[in-house]
Amino acid sequence: MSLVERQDTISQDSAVWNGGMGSVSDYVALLKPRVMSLVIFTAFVGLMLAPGSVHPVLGGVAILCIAIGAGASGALNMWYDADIDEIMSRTQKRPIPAGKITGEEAFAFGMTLAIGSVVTLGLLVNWFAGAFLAFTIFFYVVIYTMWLKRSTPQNIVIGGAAGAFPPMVGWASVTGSVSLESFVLFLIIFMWTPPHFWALALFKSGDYRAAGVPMLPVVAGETSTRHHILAYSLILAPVGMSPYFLGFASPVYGAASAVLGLAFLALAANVWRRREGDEARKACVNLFRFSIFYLFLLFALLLGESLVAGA
Ligand code: HEM
Ligand SMILES: CC(C)=CCC/C(C)=C/CC/C(C)=C/COP(=O)(O)OP(=O)(O)O
Repeated sequence: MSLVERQDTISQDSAVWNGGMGSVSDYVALLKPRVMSLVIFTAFVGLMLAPGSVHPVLGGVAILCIAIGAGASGALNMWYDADIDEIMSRTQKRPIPAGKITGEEAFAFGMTLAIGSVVTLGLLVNWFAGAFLAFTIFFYVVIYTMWLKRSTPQNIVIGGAAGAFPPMVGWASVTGSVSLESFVLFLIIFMWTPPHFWALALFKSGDYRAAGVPMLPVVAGETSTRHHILAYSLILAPVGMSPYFLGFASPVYGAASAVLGLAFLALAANVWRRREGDEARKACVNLFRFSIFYLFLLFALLLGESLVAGA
């Protein structure tokens, strides 16, 4: 059975016993709100750090459009991935495999929000930012979800760029352009994504194996994945400090990002050391949780400094 036929079957089965539209909370779940909250925060920081100013109402509109665009890409990801989400324990309860929303409904919802957010950002803010948002959605849905995710263990390294673009979109909403500073924000998230994800994938590799998704631990093995996590963390620590090295963050940021980078590295080294049983699992969970805290704090520090400088 082809992928499309398989997704249609899942949708039709679901629609039969569900008997209609999902609830509001099912549609909200399609937006991947928890993951996207940090994405939206990084976009907000990009917008706040950009030179010049934008009317607060337009700034709000830009963030709303980026948030809706991010949610739309989550819904389209769930539409396309319904067949593998049904197999993996972490994703089985999502609205489509749980039979709350059909694949067709999710697709229509995602496309409507994607087009609406891009056109609104283009018309009300600027078309460079609108096109950048469209490209980011395209990158996550088509390049990552439809192509790389099922074809290469480097899927999240290349595909991770999609999650790193939002601060550049926020920045572009103010300036209508890109710059070295906005690229540095991109680079931080780009280097952060592999250890963020592989820490989780290490102890969820059974799920990915069952679903036939070639994530690194499944294809290259756990030892190689641990090496990759350590290598990316070693690069991430100085990249996280680069706003200070490049002169657009203060020594306070420099010191704080150094401490955070070292802590990240220590947790990655712990994942590398502890390879068996519950200790290994705990080391992965600790790194995964800290990765989220790390990115939030780094961007919060940059935001704090820009607010203090602007006061
Ligand atoms: C290709 C890139 C990425 C992959 C493959 C990935 C994968 C994952 C996975 C599988 C989870 C597990 C939990 C869940 O399903 O909610 C997760 C959680 C999370 N991710 Fe990522 N992620 C990526 C990029 C990002 C980016 C760019 C951000 C934010 C800037 C982010 C923020 C988060 C947050 C906040 C959580 C915790 C959600 C919760 O508490 O439920 N992720 N990520
Ligand atoms: C503005 C805009 C369009 C932002 C998009 C940001 C973006 C690409 C975030 C990626 C976050 C994420 C949950 C990836 C996991 O995909 P997955 O399919 O491997 O994870 P899953 O198995 O949990 O579905």
